[in-house]
Amino acid sequence: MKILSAEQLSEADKISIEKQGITSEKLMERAATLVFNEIHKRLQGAPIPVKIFCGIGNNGGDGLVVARHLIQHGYHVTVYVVNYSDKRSDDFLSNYERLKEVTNDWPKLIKKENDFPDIDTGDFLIDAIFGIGLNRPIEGWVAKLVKHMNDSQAFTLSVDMPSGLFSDKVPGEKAAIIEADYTLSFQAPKLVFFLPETMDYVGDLQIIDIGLDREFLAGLSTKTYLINKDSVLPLYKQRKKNSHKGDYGHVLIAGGSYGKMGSVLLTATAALRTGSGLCSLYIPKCGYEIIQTGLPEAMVLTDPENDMVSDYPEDFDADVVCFGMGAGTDKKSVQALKKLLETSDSPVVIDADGLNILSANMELLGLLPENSVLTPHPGELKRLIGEWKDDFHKLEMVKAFSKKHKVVVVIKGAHTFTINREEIFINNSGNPGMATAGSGDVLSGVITSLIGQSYEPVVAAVLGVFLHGLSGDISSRELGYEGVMAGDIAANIGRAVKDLFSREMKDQEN
Ligand SMILES: NC(=O)C1=CN([C@@H]2O[C@H](COP(=O)(O)OP(=O)(O)OC[C@H]3O[C@@H](n4cnc5c(N)ncnc54)[C@H](OP(=O)(O)O)[C@@H]3O)[C@@H](O)[C@H]2O)[C@@H](O)CC1
Ligand SMILES: Nc1ncnc2c1ncn2[C@@H]1O[C@H](COP(=O)(O)OP(=O)(O)O)[C@@H](O)[C@H]1O
Ligand SMILES: [K+]
Repeated sequence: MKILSAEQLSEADKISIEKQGITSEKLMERAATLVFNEIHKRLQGAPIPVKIFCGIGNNGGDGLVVARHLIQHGYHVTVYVVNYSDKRSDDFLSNYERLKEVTNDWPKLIKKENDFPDIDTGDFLIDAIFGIGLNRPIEGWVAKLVKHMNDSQAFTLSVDMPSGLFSDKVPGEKAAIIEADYTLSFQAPKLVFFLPETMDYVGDLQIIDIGLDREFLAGLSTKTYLINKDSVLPLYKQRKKNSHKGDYGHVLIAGGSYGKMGSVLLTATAALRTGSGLCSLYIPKCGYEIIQTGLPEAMVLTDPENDMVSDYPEDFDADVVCFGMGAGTDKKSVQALKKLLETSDSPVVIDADGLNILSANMELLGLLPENSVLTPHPGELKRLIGEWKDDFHKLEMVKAFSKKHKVVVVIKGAHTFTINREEIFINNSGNPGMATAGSGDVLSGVITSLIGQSYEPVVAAVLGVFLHGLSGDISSRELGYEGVMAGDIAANIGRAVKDLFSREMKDQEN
């Protein structure tokens, strides 16, 4: 799903009005009626006080349309106009007039702090103060109103955007922003909904298709995508009946150290659960029995060292190598990674201490085979590329890094971002139950396995991150967020594949 900028959405808005031969008021009516429908579906006529805060632009106009429909359906509605300026938009004004059709209660004007209404925790608030038209931080009494609404703890639904959030930049510190419980956003998700610094303002997110012109939307170019089920379905490669284990890749997982053998065990388990034909591990001697007992399906090669990897078996013929989990950063392990990079000419996957080794030995970056996949969490990323000013700056830095070194970077987090040169793929599966030791090791195994099964590295990263999140979702449905362990995520990868691609698999059986 494309992520669009405010300019692209405003343009789509104009073009749709022209092509569909409708007025902008009609488009507002359509969009805001869909918002009303969603609210009505949830409230089911409940007699709770609904307080709608409308700005004076088109976001406020949406709020007025929602208000009209709610009043018509018998809800207890109070409309407040947040009168931050006198430049009311035309569609705001016509919907202001139309409120007269359904009520004698004229909206209450808020022009200063004294006009703020009392808000009870049990009220239902609708935030239609600012949408994509916000072009500077909210200040003065309007900022105090935002705080007043947030302090109330009342359930707050934002129309299009939580007021105070910009669609294309991070707000300054202490900016006034509505902390929404739910955001109903029009047509396309906005980048800020997924960034660590701003995602908390959005609450649960629902994108509403308001019927903007499909052809125009399809032609809009963007390099930023939200990855959901529909995006990954076409990526799947079906298994052929006439195939054998040699067709599904031989992966080599190198890493582990004394006390940290579980990490490679998790990675290898995940690789096998993702469908690798063969899985070998290259580990220090101390891990031999652990792995042979813990994962009889895997083959094991040991390093000359007992406690850490110090070397790399250059003659070993694997389709893809993953290096780093539990490896430590000893000088000897630096040599191991160096040798791996010097001898590999196909993409490798580097995680955890592999990344820390790269950060401390930047000259090794030049040895990375083209399209290798790096999977840092934010701490590892900071060591690799340095500090960033804000999340937008971080994305620019990672794009530059990806271009310079010709690699794919997977920034792990609540929404994992996969960056391939200029392109950004934002993952939308997964849950907080995955914030548990070793879940990153599982992800590396999934991505490595997919590369071994001939998926392009960037496709392996995008699909792998989605499958990993889906497996986390399956695990937490069964075990609860607190109960999920990384081993469960590894164990459920097969179920995630099945869940996603069951239709494709059925077609194959018929
Ligand atoms: N695109 C679509 O597909 C559709 C869009 N629709 C809806 O339209 C919404 C966008 O409406 P919009 O353009 O009128 O802007 P909106 O957010 O209401 O702001 C109003 C004005 O506020 C002003 N202003 C800005 N910052 C300020 C500040 N800090 N403090 C004070 N004032 C400030 C600024 O004017 P300025 O003062 O800068 O001249 C701005 O123009 C969109 O989010 C969606 O809800 C749907 O109805 C139909 C389909
Ligand atoms: N709140 C969350 N929502 C979704 N996914 C999460 C969340 N927290 C963590 N994850 C996922 O779990 C994994 C954690 O990886 P990492 O930090 O490397 O852990 P470890 O080093 O213990 O393996 C990442 O893939 C990340 O995207
Ligand atoms: K809003």
